[in-house]
Amino acid sequence: MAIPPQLFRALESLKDQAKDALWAVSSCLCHQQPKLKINGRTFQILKVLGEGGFSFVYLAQDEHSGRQFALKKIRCPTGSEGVKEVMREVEAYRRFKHPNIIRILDSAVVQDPEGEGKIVYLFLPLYKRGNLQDAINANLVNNRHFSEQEMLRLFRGTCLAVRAMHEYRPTSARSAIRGAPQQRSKPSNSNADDDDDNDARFPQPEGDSEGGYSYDTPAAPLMGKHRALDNEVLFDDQGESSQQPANDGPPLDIVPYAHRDLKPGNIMLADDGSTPILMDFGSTMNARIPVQNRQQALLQQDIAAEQSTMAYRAPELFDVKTGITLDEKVDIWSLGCTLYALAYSHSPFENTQTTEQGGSIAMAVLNAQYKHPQSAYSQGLRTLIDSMLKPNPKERPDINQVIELTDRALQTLA
Ligand SMILES: Nc1ncnc2c1ncn2[C@@H]1O[C@H](COP(=O)(O)OP(=O)(O)OP(=O)(O)O)[C@@H](O)[C@H]1O
Repeated sequence: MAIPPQLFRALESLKDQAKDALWAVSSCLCHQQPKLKINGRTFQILKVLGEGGFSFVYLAQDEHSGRQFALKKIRCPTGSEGVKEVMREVEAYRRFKHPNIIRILDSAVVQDPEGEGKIVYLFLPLYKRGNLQDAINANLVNNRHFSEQEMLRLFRGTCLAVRAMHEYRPTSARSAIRGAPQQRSKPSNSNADDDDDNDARFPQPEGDSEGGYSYDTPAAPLMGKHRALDNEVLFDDQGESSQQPANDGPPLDIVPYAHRDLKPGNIMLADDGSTPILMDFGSTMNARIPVQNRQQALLQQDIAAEQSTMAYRAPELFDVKTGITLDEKVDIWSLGCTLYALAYSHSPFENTQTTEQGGSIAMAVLNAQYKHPQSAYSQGLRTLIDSMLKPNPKERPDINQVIELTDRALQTLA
């Protein structure tokens, strides 16, 4: 009997997680710091920072420079689409350049020494303060909560990151190299701009050299291709950028992307304690997906079930209808759930009466069944949350409108 690919992937992932956990535990028991060597450079693995569905994230230190990173290790079993999928994630990390979006420092693909598959390593800047879910958990433990202003500022920064994705403009040089399909769409409110947004239309975030390290791994052809596509900079021995990125050419029409897994756990907190940084681009895709028949609808449903966290997933992804076009409004729903979670410590569709009585999260989502607990938060905040949690995507505001509403809510607090 053939094993369905999803089940196969889940089993392989469980096996890999067990291997990684054993590696980490045995290293701790032996009081040894495990080391990782990639093309002549050695990294000490200091501790596990987190664990995702298909990956482990470690705190790693370059022995040579002492520099610390978050190192995401993703195992890709042989015969799976894994490496291609992960490289799509890497491309997404590189595509969006924005002060509220994590940048990837480098990536490497190596042969798995313990198996026949490959391992992809992503080198990411280290965020010592963790993510917004960690902040929510800490609030719960310490019996405190975000002030409304603090929460709305974090939310606004997250929205700016989402806008950079929803209004992503490839540049002519980049898309000519990539041969990227041009999905034409009109910018919604393309003149709406702030001086603090630095969005994808003018992608030059401060100090962004995509600086880091260069590794020639056994998978050099894959990386080489990736680097050429991205006009990647070259790095000198100190790990500093030795060359400016080439000019990408003038921006083209907007190609909207959707993150598809927005939630507090995917928003890191920068060291200043107030700048949100959007991460985890594993589920990012072109936002506009026409669904023409039942087969396509089921495929979209499966993709969403695998990649988008249930309690933050838009209703149209639970029961995908034919004859519709999925779009970036799925992210607006998740933003509504995220803001609710910042206010009340959980998604609106966890801990509801329905789920507590054994009903499914799916039912609660499909019926948009949630309540605002008693709180000192303003009516403006409640209205903002409610505007995003409309079951009909067309009734939800777009990202520019969400930013406007957030600004208005912030002004009333000033
Ligand atoms: N740059 C970073 N700095 C510090 N910690 C990080 C960083 N990146 C990830 N982590 C930690 O590792 C955890 C898992 O990371 P990530 O969400 O990227 O993995 P994933 O496999 O994509 O997860 P998921 O299954 O939720 O999609 C995060 O929740 C966070 O705690």
